[in-house]
Amino acid sequence: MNLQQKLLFYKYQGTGNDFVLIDNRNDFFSKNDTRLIKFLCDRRFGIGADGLILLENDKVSDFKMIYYNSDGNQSTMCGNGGRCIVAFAKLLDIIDSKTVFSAIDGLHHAAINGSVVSLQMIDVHEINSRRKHFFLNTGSPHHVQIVSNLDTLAVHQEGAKIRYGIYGEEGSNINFVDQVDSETFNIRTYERGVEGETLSCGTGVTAVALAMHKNNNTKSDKVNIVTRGGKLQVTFTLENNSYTNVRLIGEATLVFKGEIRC
Ligand SMILES: N[C@@H](CCC[C@H](N)C(=O)O)C(=O)O
Repeated sequence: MNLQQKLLFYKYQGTGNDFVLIDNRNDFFSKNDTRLIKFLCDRRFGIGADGLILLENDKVSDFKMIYYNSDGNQSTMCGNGGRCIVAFAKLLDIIDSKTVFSAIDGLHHAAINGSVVSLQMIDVHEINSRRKHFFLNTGSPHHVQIVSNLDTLAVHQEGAKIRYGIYGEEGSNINFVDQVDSETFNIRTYERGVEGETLSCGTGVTAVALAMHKNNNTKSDKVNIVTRGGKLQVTFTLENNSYTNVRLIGEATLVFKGEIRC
């Protein structure tokens, strides 16, 4: 892209996890321009977002999702971003109420009804239980830790300590969880690549629901998760020690669209 070109963007949010979405079906966007992506996500000098998502043509599905964290680097799957891109594809008339699209972790089936998007996540075959935490991959890597002081916890500080202390260069997202009732949990998440707390993280919400089920904190296959930015539900089937048919369900909405000079 040339300098000082106008770029059309759409800003979406899913439970307060916010994204810049760009229709890149004609392949104009400079995908390796880390500086540009970081600038667009900057809350003071740019549009402001936790991440940036490109919607592209795909040979085997309705469209392709390419996800970048706000640090400008391409990353692994984003669950809230996945729900937002389904709403975006509907706005662009690429899909109607059902879709299958490609992302870095494979094909995702999804359905949209009004502003509610139900997104199928990858199957989870392994949840590692450690003395004080769980680790699993729900499309992105997640550390899940039960705490009793969720409201007052210094999530940024504690999350960074664990992210760099345990997981080194590659890192992980860090979720802190507190049980509310037999099927409801409050969570707060430190996101890798944003390097701070976000209001919600969809792959993190999914990880918490599955880890809490695996640990017998809940017996329900419909788990409610309350994030700082709103409520999500995770449903799943447990077969042969694997979690399949995992769905992340909640609202995804357009906040505004605009043009930015960059
Ligand atoms: N916000 C996301 C997770 C995005 C990826 C994550 N920051 C990482 O790099 O692992 C979500 O909703 O899942």
